[in-house]
Formats: sequence, structure tokens, C-alpha cells
Amino acid sequence: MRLLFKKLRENAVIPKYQTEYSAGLDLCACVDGEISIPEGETVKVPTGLAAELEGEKNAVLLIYARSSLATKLGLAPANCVGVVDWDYRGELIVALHNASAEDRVIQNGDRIAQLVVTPIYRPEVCESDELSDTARGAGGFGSTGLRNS
Ligand SMILES: O=c1ccn([C@H]2C[C@H](O)[C@@H](COP(=O)(O)OP(=O)(O)OP(=O)(O)O)O2)c(=O)[nH]1
Repeated sequence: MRLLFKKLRENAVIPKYQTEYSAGLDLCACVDGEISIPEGETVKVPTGLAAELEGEKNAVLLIYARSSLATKLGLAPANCVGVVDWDYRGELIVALHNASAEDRVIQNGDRIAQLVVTPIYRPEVCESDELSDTARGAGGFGSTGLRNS
């Protein structure tokens, strides 16, 4: 499988794996100089890249937070996880939300999020009057309690 990146602007950065076993490919901001993300606001940060997962339709590109940005700077994608449709050929955008109490500045080339390629199922969608019985049934949202017992 090949993941193709097309640079939409000269200063875009083609992602690379940081280590041999990195799960994510860091996405870099592609801006003129720098971009400000005021406290409490969300800014759509461009990457200057379009991507194509060549041939493989049962996989998806997901845009996740970088834990360092989220925990140290309060910057994480507003949509939690960005889902990139297989047929999307537009620019990859990271909608960074600033949950900190300070304005933040992102410089051109800063690594702002990570792209993860993961397999997906695309099942046939059917309406059904019955679902199979299970021990859990409809229990959820804490129905099994807090601790192991
Ligand atoms: O964090 C993200 C999320 C999405 N996208 C791109 C790829 C995706 O294929 C497209 C549409 O995203 P999504 O399906 O989440 O948007 P929507 O709000 O459901 O709008 P629509 O599908 O009608 O465009 O936008 C990004 O660049 N970054």
C-alpha cells in the first residue's frame, strides 16, 4: 500500500515516521510565518497537503491529537478525531482548539497532529427488527460498576 502526498504549497512538509515503529505520521502546519490560536478558540490550520491512500479502500486516514501539544499547550483537534474519506482530495486541515488559558502561536512547520492509517470495515447496512441477545443487553454507561469484583 502506498500513501501519496501532494504538496499544495511549496512550504508544505511531507510527513515521515519519527521512529521505526511510529503509528502516526506527524502533520505540520503550512502557514505564512505563524498563526495565532486565541484562548478558547478553534482555528483551521492548513497542512498544504492532499493525500491518497492508493488503491486501498478498506482503510482510512484518521487525524489525531499529538499528546504533547494537548497536555502541554492545550491544543487538540476540535473534532477529536478527523476522518478523511477515501475519496477526499482536498487539503488536509487540522481544526486545532486551544483549551488553555493563553493564546498560542503555531509556527510554519510545527508538528500539530498525527495521521494514522487504520483498516476499516464497510459492512452492508440493513434495518432489522431484532438484534441477538447478550448478557449485557442494553446496559451501558457504568452498568458494570466502577471496580473489578
Ligand atoms: O479533521 C479533519 C476532518 C476532515 N477533513 C476533511 C477530510 C474529510 O474527507 C472531509 C470531510 O470531513 P467530514 O466528513 O468529517 O465532514 P462533514 O462535516 O461530515 O462534512 P461533509 O462530509 O459533508 O463534507 O474533510 C480534514 O481535512 N480534517
